[in-house]
Amino acid sequence: MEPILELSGLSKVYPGGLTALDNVDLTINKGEVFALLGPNGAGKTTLIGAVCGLVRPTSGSIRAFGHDLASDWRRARNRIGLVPQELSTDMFEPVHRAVSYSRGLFGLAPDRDRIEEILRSLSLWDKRDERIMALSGGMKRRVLIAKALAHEPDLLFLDEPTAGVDVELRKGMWAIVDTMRERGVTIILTTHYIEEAELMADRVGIINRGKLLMVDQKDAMMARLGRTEAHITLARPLSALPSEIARFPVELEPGGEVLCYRGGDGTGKGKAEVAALTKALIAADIDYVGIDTRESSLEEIFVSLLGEGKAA
Ligand SMILES: Nc1ncnc2c1ncn2[C@@H]1O[C@H](COP(=O)(O)OP(=O)(O)OP(=O)(O)O)[C@@H](O)[C@H]1O
Repeated sequence: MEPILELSGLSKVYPGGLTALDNVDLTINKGEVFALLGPNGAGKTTLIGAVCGLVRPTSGSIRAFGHDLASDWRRARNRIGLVPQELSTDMFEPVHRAVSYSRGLFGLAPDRDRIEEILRSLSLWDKRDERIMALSGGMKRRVLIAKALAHEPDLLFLDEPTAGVDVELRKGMWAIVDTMRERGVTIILTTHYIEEAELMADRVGIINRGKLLMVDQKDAMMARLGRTEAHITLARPLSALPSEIARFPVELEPGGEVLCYRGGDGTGKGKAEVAALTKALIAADIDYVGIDTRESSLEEIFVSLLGEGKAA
């Protein structure tokens, strides 16, 4: 694996004393899609801003493509793209010109074919002569992506790419991210939609109050921290938990008709234990009519991590 971005001991204290990044260490490898998850104010945008030269870190170092950003910012800058949360300029410009201009900003020669390819891939070609202000919110967002792609970055930051967009457009965004991934672009995205991280990311980092609480392969994180939950509907209600199944992590739901199992560690132990539980029920002559088993989602893991006080 080739590291493309290395943050080491990165901290940012804003004037006024708020610590937005607290000693963050993070390495991003070439070609991966990394999702940074965190609640409002966690420090996601500050982290992106530090790498993109918009926020001056208080301490720590950032290396991108092997260059130290503090001393060699220009060498790395051309290879980094940013899709910010909101469009701030260019509202009166036609789409085509705004995107071409973004390319020029990075000192690249004009390339009509390349701009056409980008606009077509984002379904903006038909809108190329329209002023940005006349586009729908979703189209404006695509213009932001087109602008960030115009200088052909190797590392792309997407800050909340799908916040407030409808389901259809969100799916479109995911397809765009997939295409960029196939082209070998390394992508770091921030999102509130954990479903999005679950779907898109290879690795996930969870940040809260400026601290990176955990970084792991998405699947490994879900396996390590996941839980199994099984609801067993009994043929006849029970008034209390029978001793034969007392060794299992089960509870009887009010009404006595449903046994709820919560356990496992995401490594398959939960499913095996549910199987053992059903055998124990049969052996104890307790009949059941249905079992509904599910594994916890990244969202549940996220919420429980934030709730564990590690966040403090
Ligand atoms: N320029 C600034 N001056 C002072 N405080 C700031 C500044 N920018 C951000 N902050 C504070 O730093 C903290 C982190 O903000 P940041 O925007 O990085 O969070 P975030 O995770 O991106 O949040 P969101 O999901 O809401 O965009 C917040 O408490 C915010 O109020």
